[in-house]
Amino acid sequence: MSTIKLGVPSKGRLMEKTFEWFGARGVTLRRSGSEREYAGAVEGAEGVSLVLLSAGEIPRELAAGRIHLGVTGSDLVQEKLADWESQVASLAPMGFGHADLIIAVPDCWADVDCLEDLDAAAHQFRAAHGFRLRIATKYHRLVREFLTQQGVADWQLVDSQGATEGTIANLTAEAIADITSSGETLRANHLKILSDALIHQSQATLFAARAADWSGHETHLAALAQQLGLDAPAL
Ligand SMILES: Nc1ncnc2c1ncn2[C@@H]1O[C@H](COP(=O)(O)OP(=O)(O)OP(=O)(O)O)[C@@H](O)[C@H]1O
Ligand SMILES: O=P(O)(O)OC[C@H]1O[C@H](OP(=O)(O)OP(=O)(O)O)[C@H](O)[C@@H]1O
Repeated sequence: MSTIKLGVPSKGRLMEKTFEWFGARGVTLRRSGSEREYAGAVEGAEGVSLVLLSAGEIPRELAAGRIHLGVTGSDLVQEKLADWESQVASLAPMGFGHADLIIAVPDCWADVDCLEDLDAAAHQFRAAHGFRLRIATKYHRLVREFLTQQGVADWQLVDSQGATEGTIANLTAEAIADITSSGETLRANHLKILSDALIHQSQATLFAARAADWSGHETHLAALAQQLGLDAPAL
C-alpha cells in the first residue's frame, strides 16, 4: 500500500532537531540501517514513511510531488520555488534552524549603513568603474526581488555557492547577501549588516506538496495533523 512520504534532512542539526520535534509529538523518526545508510523508519503514525534527503533538495521534491510532506528551511523553499505558495503549503514553523538572510558590506564603508546609502554607493561605483556593484549570493531570487522592490539600482548579482563572506576579500564582489545566525562569520570577515536589509527570517518549517497525489491518504493525513497539533491542511 502506498504511504504519505515525509522528507526530512538527512544529516546534521536539522535532522536531529526534526527528529526531536516529531518525537515530542509522539511520532518517532529514526534512521534505520547502518550509520551511513540513508534509510528511515516511522513509529507512532500510520501510513507515513520517511525519506532522508538533502535539505537543499527538499523544495524541488515537494514541487515535483515526489514527497507529500517535507521539512526544510523557509529560505530554501522561497528561493528555489517560483511563486512558492502556489506549490507548497506551510503547515508549521518548527522553532529551530533560525537564520537571517541579510545584505552586508565592508566595515570600512563608513558612508554605507542602509539601503539608501547602498543605492548611492552603487550609483557612484558604476560611474567610477564602468560596471555595476557586485553582490555575491546563492539566494538569487530572494535578493533580486528584494532590491527591486526597495528601489535599489545599479547592482548585479554574482553567484557564490559557499564561503560567500570571503568574496569581498577575494575581490570578486563588493557586497554579499547571505544567511547569518550567530554573526561570527560576518565579524571574522570584517563585514557589517545594512540596517534595513533583512530580506528573510528563515526557520525550519513543515511543508505540504500541492502537486503530490493525496488520494487515498486523507485519513492518515488527518490523523497525522491531529497528532502533530496542526489544523487539517487544505491542499
Ligand atoms: N548557521 C547556519 N548555517 C547554515 N545553514 C543554516 C544556519 N542556520 C540555519 N541554517 C539553515 O539550514 C538550512 C541549510 O541546511 P544544510 O546546509 O544542511 O542544507 P544543504 O545545503 O542541503 O546541505 P547539503 O547540500 O550539504 O546536504 C537552510 O535552510 C539554512 O537557513
Ligand atoms: O552567522 P554564523 O553563525 O557565522 O553562520 C553563518 C554562516 O553559515 C553558513 O555557512 P555554511 O556553514 O552553511 O557554509 P557555506 O559557506 O558553504 O554556505 C552561512 O552561509 C554563513 O557563512
